[in-house]
Amino acid sequence: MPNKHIKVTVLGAAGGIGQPLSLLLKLNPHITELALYDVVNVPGVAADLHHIDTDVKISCFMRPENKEEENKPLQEAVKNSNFVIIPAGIPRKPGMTRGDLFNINASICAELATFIALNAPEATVLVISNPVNSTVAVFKEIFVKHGVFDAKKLFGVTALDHVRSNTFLSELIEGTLPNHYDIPVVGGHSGHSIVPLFSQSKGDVSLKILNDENILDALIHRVQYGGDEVVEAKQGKGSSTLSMAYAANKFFNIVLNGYLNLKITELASYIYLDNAIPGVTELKRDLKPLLDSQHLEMPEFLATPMTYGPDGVAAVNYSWVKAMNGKEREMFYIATDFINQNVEKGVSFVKA
Ligand SMILES: NC(=O)C1=CN([C@@H]2O[C@H](COP(=O)(O)OP(=O)(O)OC[C@H]3O[C@@H](n4cnc5c(N)ncnc54)[C@H](O)[C@@H]3O)[C@@H](O)[C@H]2O)C=CC1
Ligand SMILES: O=C([O-])CC(=O)C(=O)O
Repeated sequence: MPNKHIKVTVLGAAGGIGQPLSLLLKLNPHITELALYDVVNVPGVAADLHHIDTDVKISCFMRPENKEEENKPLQEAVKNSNFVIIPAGIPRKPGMTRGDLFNINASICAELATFIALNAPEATVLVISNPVNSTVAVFKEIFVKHGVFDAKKLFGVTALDHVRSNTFLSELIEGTLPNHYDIPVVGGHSGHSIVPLFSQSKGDVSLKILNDENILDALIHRVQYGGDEVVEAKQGKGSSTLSMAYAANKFFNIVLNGYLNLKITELASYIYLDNAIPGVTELKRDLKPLLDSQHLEMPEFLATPMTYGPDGVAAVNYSWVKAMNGKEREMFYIATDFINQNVEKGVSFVKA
């Protein structure tokens, strides 16, 4: 077992995702310190987790009433963090889109990004707060402003789309379980920007599904709008929290295993397509003729499968671009248009 000191900070730790995610992190043998920050209710969550007899040390930080002291807890929470995971912000209610969360959540993200830039500029940052397609752009712009942006270390967490794809597909194919599949999902994280590549599964997907347009369309729609299924079932009491905590923990463990040089696993996440990242130039090279044919701009950010290492992203996998079938390419064009608009919203928010 590596004995590196690993500090993980959760911002929004008292929320619907923050609590179960913090529980999963408290069980992680590689973590030394788990810092929990929220603007409300976090002492109770921290006291509760503290009683669990695992070696992870819990520390707790809450924004005080006193304006003069307001910044200190957040500074302390993020200081010296190796990883900061952010499920802070409001969730959807029935009838809302993720875009409707933008104004409130972009302000929260901009504030948190500023504190990270000033107090933990080297940290690897995992953004859960919606709308991910835009909030990650907010983080990037704030980091650039502070001169600390490293594209290899900023991730929008889109793992829930992959988790849902595996689950929903297995339900359609008798005798298979979700862990038989490893569906790559590219694009972004909302509605039509989510592009599950069922034709590129690591576990064989029955041709019966891939060739039956009605079944395949229904499956794709279920993945793209899986979030709505939970929002409606919760009847105004929030969105996915438990499955999201699971997905964030799955993604975090893959990033952590890369960071600790323990194991290389591929999983998609939403990143800024910086040419300095291995595989990005090739990804853009292969995307360009496709996008040009549709008069679409190259997206600045994209969820794409990649591997992770000690410095964050190790390499982007671009083989999926040429392997997309006609239907997947059509979906990708629609996704690109959405993503470009969503990114623009995040960038203009910070610039304004
Ligand atoms: N990336 C993804 O796949 C998913 C993203 N989400 C998003 O995650 C976010 C959180 O969702 P839930 O946990 O269900 O919401 P929630 O409302 O239960 O929890 C959010 C927490 O953030 C805290 N918070 C608010 N302002 C803050 C600030 N300035 N600093 C620190 N903490 C702050 C709140 O006090 C609350 O405890 C939402 O934006 C939701 O849409 C949800 C599911 C999936
Ligand atoms: O649907 C929502 O608002 C929350 C979310 O991102 C998801 O469950 O995929």
